[in-house]
Amino acid sequence: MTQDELKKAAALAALDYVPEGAVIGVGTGSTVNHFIDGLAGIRSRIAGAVSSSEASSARLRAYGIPLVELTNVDELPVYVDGADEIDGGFAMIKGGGGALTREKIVAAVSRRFVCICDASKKVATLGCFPLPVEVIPMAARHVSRELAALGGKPVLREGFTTDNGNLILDVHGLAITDPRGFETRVNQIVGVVTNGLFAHRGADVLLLAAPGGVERFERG
Ligand SMILES: O=C(CO)[C@H](O)[C@H](O)COP(=O)(O)O
Repeated sequence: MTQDELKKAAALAALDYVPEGAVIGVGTGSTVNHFIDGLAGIRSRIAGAVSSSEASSARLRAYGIPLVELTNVDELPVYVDGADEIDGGFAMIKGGGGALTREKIVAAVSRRFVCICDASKKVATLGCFPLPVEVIPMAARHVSRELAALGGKPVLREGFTTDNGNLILDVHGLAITDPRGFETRVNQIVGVVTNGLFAHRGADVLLLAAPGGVERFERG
């Protein structure tokens, strides 16, 4: 199976977690695109979706799935999204697609985070995938220096602006042994909007697709 076929298998398994009549949270990325394609087949069963990016909104809209503003919702029963890496404690690095801030906001109001991944995303220690950090443009040099002082090698994502009008620094060379602590530390740098560590609000369910099938893991 190709990596994309594995992503699709994980994504379709997440349809089991979509409650009847609910508004659900929808993430961003190539794995989530498969989920949205699957959701289209059951769209009459849901009330709508809160989207985490302009790209996902466009795909949902194309299928006629009603988009709901997060400002009109207090809580979502479930949020389905991919990850760039996930560790054994259900902490993740996200933001490869640059949607980390809206993803973190939608995840924060969701009761259950269902993470959909192919098996290559499962790691022992987070950080092989460069950690995305969204920054206010005027703070980019300052934040870069601070991240370098923490031991990382920040690289500006050239030619990329987030849906919020900000920049992304991708931080290479990290081995994140304390994901919660590092998430907090990076958030304390002035000028950082969000970082791509989802440790304080990690996944609740992991659907991990390997050639032998989709394994389901639940946080205890
Ligand atoms: O965090 C994300 C986007 O900001 C994605 O979930 C993450 O990058 C995984 O993407 P893909 O499903 O394309 O592998």
